[in-house]
Amino acid sequence: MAMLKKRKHERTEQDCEYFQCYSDVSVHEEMIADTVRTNAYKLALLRNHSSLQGKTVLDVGAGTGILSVFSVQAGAQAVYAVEASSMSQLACQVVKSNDMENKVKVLNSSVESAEIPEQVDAIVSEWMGYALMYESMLPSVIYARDKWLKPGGLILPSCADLFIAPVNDLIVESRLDFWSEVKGMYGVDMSCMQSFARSCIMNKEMAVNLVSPEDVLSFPVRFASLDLNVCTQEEVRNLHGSFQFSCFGSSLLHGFAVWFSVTFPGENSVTLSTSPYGEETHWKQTLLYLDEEVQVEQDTEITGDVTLSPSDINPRHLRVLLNYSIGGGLRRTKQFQMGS
Ligand SMILES: C[S@@+](CC[C@H](N)C(=O)[O-])C[C@H]1O[C@@H](n2cnc3c(N)ncnc32)[C@H](O)[C@@H]1O
Repeated sequence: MAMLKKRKHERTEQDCEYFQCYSDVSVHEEMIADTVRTNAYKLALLRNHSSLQGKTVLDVGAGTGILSVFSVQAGAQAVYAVEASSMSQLACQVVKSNDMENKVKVLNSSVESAEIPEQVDAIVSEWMGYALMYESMLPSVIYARDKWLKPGGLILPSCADLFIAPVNDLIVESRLDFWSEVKGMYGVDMSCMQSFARSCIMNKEMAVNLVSPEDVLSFPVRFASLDLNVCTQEEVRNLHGSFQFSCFGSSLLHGFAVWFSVTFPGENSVTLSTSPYGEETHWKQTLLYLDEEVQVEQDTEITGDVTLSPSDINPRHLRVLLNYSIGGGLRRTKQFQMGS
């Protein structure tokens, strides 16, 4: 018997689980409370006022509808706010509370299944996850761009960059040191716990933590860039780049921090950065730990490459493959998962 063909935009179990997360208030609270993130979108939309005046906008993944409201404030005459989770009901209320029902149409649908009444002049979307690609929402934005954006239309943000740098992690260092300090606290030597603690802390999934500028051991390297006007689904499913660092000085190297920035179009363009050198955002930085810390000195060379792709088990989750060599030593490989 012939297999039934899977309908084109059928939701997978993983999609349902993903949209379920966005049906809760916590994640929206965290995003709206992130003033660096939310103000960057507001400013970017307002600075594009002359391009948006009287135009149509598609808000891909509207959530509570805040970017749709900003779009109207920036001059848009019609906004299609597409949201797949049940948060769309709250977006309707937000739109109503701001007297914008005549301009913002909320559609409770995935953007892949949405019937937008017309081609749009601009797309706005906040699709970025940890290390940029966690959640894998960008393919949906690309789908929407290819289907609904007029030729030459505006996409906000319009470019994304990924960065990597070697780091010393003071939190890891003090958690490892802790086991040598127990003797002074209780008269019991527990320093043998240190190597177990190391494997628990450093061997597991990627960590999301704040890195201080002083913990960065070399100039960062931009290892991948995306032009959102033209990038393809295939390209974003396999982001790859190489790096070469020369260390600033003597320190313990615990691993690498990865972060991103996105830049909006227009004159006086706005950049939303999640760098350790910038203001803190809810994305923090993503840490890829080595199996164990390594002593580096001034000018120690670190070379390698990094690949980000969706996890095989759950494409919403992230897999990172890291190859590196320290001080001209053996080339090592480590694979990380975020999610599954
Ligand atoms: C990171 S949140 C951003 C929410 C809102 N735009 C904001 O800036 O506060 C992404 C939102 O996109 C929605 N979403 C993700 N993929 C989608 C898709 N393919 N179609 C429609 N909505 C989607 C999620 O449910 C979530 O509410």
